Amino acid sequence: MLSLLHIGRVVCGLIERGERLLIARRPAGKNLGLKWEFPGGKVEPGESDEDALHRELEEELGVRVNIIERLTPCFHRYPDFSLELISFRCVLADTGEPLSREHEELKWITPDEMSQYEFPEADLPVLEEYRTQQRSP
Ligand SMILES: Nc1nc2c([nH]c(=O)n2[C@@H]2O[C@H](COP(=O)(O)OP(=O)(O)OP(=O)(O)O)[C@@H](O)[C@H]2O)c(=O)[nH]1
Repeated sequence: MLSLLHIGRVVCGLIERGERLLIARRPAGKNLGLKWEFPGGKVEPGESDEDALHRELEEELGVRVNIIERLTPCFHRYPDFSLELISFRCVLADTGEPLSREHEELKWITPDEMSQYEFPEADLPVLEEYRTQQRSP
C-alpha cells in the first residue's frame, strides 16, 4: 500500500520591509533544494503556530518579528509528503539584518519580482493571496 507522510503544520513568515519581502533559498541537499521559500518550519507538539513562527525565525535568521496577520492556511500534497502551510505577514521587531544561518541565500524582493523565483508548490496559493492583497486599495 502506498503510504504518504503527513508532516503536519508548517509555519512561515512573509517578512515585509517597505515594499519588499524576504525570501530564502533552501540548501541544495535538502528536499525541495534550491527552491525559494519563506523562512519557517514545523510546529512542534504543544506549540502554538505563532510561538513556532517566533522560534523558527529566531533560529534561522536571528530575528524577532511582530505579526501583522495570518493568511489562509493551505493543505498541499507533494508526491512523497503532505503538509499544512500556515503563513503570517510580519515585520522585523528590531533594526538588525536577518542572518542566513540555515539557507543558501536571502533576498529582499518586491511582489512584482516573485514570479522570477521558483517557490515550492505549497506556496503558490500563498503568493497569490499576498499579491492580490497588495493590489487591492
Ligand atoms: N519554511 C518553509 N517550509 C516550506 C515552505 N513551503 C514548503 O513546502 N515547505 C516545506 O515545509 C517543510 C518545512 O519544514 P522544515 O523547514 O522544518 O524542514 P526541513 O526539511 O527544512 O528540515 P528538517 O526536517 O531537517 O528540520 C519542508 O519540507 C519544506 O520543504 C515555505 O515557504 N517555508
